[in-house]
Amino acid sequence: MQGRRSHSKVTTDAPTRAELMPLVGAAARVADHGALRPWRVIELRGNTRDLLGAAFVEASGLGGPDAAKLAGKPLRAPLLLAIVARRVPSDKVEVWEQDAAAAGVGHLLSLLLTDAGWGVMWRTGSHTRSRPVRELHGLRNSEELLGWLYVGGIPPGCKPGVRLPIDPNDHLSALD
Ligand SMILES: Cc1cc2nc3c(=O)[nH]c(=O)nc-3n(C[C@H](O)[C@H](O)[C@H](O)COP(=O)(O)O)c2cc1C
Repeated sequence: MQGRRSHSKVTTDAPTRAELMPLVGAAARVADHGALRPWRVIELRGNTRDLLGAAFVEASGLGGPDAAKLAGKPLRAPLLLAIVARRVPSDKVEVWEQDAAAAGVGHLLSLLLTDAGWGVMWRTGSHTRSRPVRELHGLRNSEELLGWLYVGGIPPGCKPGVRLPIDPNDHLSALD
């Protein structure tokens, strides 16, 4: 875990759907109150990434070079995995608990992809929950996007990530 890093630049290689299947299955082992499976994952490859860029532009209202730049954002990786919080009606498990499980799936999937040798970066942006982006993903009223895992090959010669260590004392306290 100490060596984990996100990869903002990746190559055009990407895991196949068959390669993704066991990773999605393993990510489902996340702690999940009531086993509601309150999440789903959507693959975006090829020109569906252009459609996402167009949805960003529509949401932004931008034109000209700024719009072209925004439209190109989803093209930074060959595969985007949309992480969707899929809220299930429940008297016992509140929405925030379900969203915590869905976010856990995003993190686990990111770690599993990293472990399998892929470059991954979880990205969102100000248009993540906009109407055009919702519609493109076919979200139901009960669903919300948590962003996308941008996935691709790790470029040759890529250096290990160097991250400042935290002081665990700042993050771990005890009630006494
Ligand atoms: C829900 C979520 C959304 C994120 N959205 C973005 C984003 O849009 N842009 C960005 O630069 N980093 C975003 N990040 C952070 C990166 O994924 C990454 O963690 C960060 O760049 C630090 O790099 P590291 O993971 O190698 O420490 C997001 C992380 C999470 C969990």
